[in-house]
Amino acid sequence: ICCSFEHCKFTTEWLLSRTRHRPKIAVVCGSGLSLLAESVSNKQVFRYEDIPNFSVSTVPSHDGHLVFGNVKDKSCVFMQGRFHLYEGYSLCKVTFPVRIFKLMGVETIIVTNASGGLCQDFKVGDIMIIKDHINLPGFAGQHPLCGPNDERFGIRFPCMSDAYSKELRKLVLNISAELGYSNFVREGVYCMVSGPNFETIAEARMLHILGSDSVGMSTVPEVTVAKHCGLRVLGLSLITNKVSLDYSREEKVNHEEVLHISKMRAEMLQKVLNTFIARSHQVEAINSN
Ligand SMILES: O=P(O)(O)O[C@H]1O[C@H](CO)[C@@H](O)[C@H]1O
Ligand SMILES: Nc1nc2[nH]cnc2c(=O)[nH]1
Repeated sequence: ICCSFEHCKFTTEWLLSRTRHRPKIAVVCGSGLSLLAESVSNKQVFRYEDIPNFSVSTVPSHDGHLVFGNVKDKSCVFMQGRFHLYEGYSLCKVTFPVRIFKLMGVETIIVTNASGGLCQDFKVGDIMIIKDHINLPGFAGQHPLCGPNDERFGIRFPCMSDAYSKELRKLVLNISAELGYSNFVREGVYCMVSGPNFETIAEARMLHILGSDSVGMSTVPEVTVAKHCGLRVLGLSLITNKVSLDYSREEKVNHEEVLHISKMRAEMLQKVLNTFIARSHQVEAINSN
């Protein structure tokens, strides 16, 4: 096993012996969203290639930095860049950092991503609060919890019907309203596909019929492992493109367009996140319930 409890413990201790930060909140920055980690104070950066047992980022705009720092007075850890199945990593490698966060004492994980909008009401640049997901690779056996279950992380058959905390979603909705962002903030179901190609029109139509509001190539394995080990989860998806459901439409999505939109909207997402983190006392109250 490449990501055993002992591997996780080793990496956790390696990091904790090199930083004084003891974060309670972890943030995974999606495509084009590295900015989310830029405004922290008391910053300490580790390159993924220097961290034992970590993988390296191979996707443009996924910087490959683990950033510790304070948002207001709250210590946080940010992944500037995540690992994807299509990069050739096993799902155990993809989700390895989540378990490190758990062992470090993190209680809440915020996963962000760029995704394509399937819901016809969504506009490019909207933020979708993820209320649920469809684990399409999981249906085909590509699941991060396949294999022997280590009870030190969690139970064999975890419940996923409440993977995305209702209370945290409500808090973000309230914050968005206060910031005047209600018009761009939605809730919806995220569907993970393995990628790396974007969807055919027939595939997009199928995902839409199945109840997906947006589609991307990440997040679900991280959330599944986070829920398995008892972390609170908030998922925020930036709609970077409209997915074509119609053969008469000419738009063709590409990664540069995805990055362009996510970089454009990263500041807005950062405001929401920073306000959310600053109110993490409310989050902690929720965690202890
Ligand atoms: O999910 P994140 O990492 O934000 O990235 C999304 O953007 C990339 C495609 O442009 C894919 O990796 C997709 O999953
Ligand atoms: N699969 C998929 N991933 C994305 N990431 C950003 N946009 C998209 C999209 O349209 N489809």
